[in-house]
Amino acid sequence: MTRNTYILAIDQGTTSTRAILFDDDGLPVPAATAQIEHRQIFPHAGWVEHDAMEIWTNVRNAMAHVASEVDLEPALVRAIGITNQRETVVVWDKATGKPVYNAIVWQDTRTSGICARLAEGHPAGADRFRETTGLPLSTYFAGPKIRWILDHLDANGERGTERAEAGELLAGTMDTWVVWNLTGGRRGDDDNNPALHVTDVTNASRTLLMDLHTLDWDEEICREVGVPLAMLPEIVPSSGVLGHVTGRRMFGGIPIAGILGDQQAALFGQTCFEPGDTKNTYGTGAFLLLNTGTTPQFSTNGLLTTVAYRLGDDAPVYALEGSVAMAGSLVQWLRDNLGVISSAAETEQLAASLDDNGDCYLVPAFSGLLAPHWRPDARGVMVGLTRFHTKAHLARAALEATAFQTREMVDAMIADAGAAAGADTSTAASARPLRVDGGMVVNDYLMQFQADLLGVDVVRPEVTETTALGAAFAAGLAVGAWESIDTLRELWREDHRWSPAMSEDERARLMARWGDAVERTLGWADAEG
Ligand SMILES: Nc1ncnc2c1ncn2[C@@H]1O[C@H](COP(=O)(O)OP(=O)(O)O)[C@@H](O)[C@H]1O
Ligand SMILES: O=P(O)(O)OC[C@H](O)CO
Repeated sequence: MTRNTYILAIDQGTTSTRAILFDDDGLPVPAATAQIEHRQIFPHAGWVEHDAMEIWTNVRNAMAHVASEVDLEPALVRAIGITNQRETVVVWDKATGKPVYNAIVWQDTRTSGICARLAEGHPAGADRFRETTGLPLSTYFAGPKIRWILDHLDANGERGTERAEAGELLAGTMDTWVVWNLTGGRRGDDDNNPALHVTDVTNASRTLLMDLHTLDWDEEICREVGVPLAMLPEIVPSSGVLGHVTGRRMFGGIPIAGILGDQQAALFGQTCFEPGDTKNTYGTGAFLLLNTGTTPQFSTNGLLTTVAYRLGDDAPVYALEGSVAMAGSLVQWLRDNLGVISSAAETEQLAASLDDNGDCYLVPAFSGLLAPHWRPDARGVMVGLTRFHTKAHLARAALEATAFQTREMVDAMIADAGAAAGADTSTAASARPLRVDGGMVVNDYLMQFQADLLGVDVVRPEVTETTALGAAFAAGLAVGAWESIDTLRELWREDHRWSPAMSEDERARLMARWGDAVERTLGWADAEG
């Protein structure tokens, strides 16, 4: 790479928006980082919304902060890469650029009725879309959320469906929203200089609307879900110049050259380029992704099939994914809702102060269970409590819950690999080291317990902002800042490794107890969640 050039990554996450400048060694430039939180809006139990205008303001402010912190010629920034919380959708008016409703967040379960109706009367039930989209029918995904917004507008006499069909309303995940605004936004109705309405293939693969094989919207499914094609963005590769930032100041004219959903970006940032390479991200939720190569593999054990990345016109690379809704958010809940800890970091010392878990398990099925169970009717439980237990047991159970859920997903991957004769994933998921990232990987207790429970090494890289790094890598590759994925592989460096030190018997005993605890969550809420 030419020395002293940079790639800017924008990471639009569930709780905050980050802008990070990376240098040609793939290292974050000190001080050239900004992180701005946005409001979490909870209008009803189970509903989670974001203000898309607030998020766009935060994107601009985060970029401005980076620009003001470093004394560099804007021309030295060769490209911008975007990564984002996936499945969260926004619908906006093309003429005014104003959202017609708050963004509905991936954790939101309000579409349970829509999903139940779509499953009704079909023998494959909630699994009927899996063959085409790789996904089970779940409130998690974007398509039904778009339909909900249109229904809401229709019910208010605001002609949602009609305006969507006429192309007056646009829909998109947060990548689409950010790119549309970076490329002109409200001037989207100017035919000479239209704003870009695009999404990358990894984000599109989370909508329940995209055919995994053709990498295009599936017209029949869109019709069934009730999402007019006219409001959907064009699907583009994850790496490739798709447009330029408009305006003369602050990154104006810089190419936008990469987009990846945040979990796929983390896989890319961890340089998991070979079939069998696996990473787990421990943030608000936990997301385990296994690179399965250029042929999509379909899970019979509760995992999702998703696009991992597509570089230009190359064949797409697919992944199997296990998604868990509550990981770090459970630690936040201990801190913010129960007040038993004052900081997330406190959990480490509390957990390590105990000889064992006191046979206590906390299953955070707060809005049902995602992978591998897909049970919207589950609700959280803590089992095994006696007068002996203290908040240390609570903290330990909260941390261990993330490791147990991860082990369930790894087991599902091993079972899938066993089912797919000849697939190279069995040894991969079971024996290769697990690359980890996300806010929880600073917790030594959790990482050691994870290695113990999996029986494999758990490895943390030097750059733990792997999500942003993945977006920077995708953008940098497109503009020739890095030559190939082999160059990227050389930039990945190990920081810390935890090796298993638990007996197989103890591992099996703990997993059996966890399985019993999970059973106790099922069926608590009604079937529609
Ligand atoms: N020392 C720690 N121990 C356990 N959990 C932690 C620790 N530090 C942060 N966390 C958790 O990590 C999460 C933040 O991780 P991050 O990757 O920034 O999340 P996201 O990108 O999903 O917003 C929070 O939910 C927080 O509770
Ligand atoms: O923004 P994060 O890191 O919480 O990730 C959210 C996921 O993309 C949801 O699928």
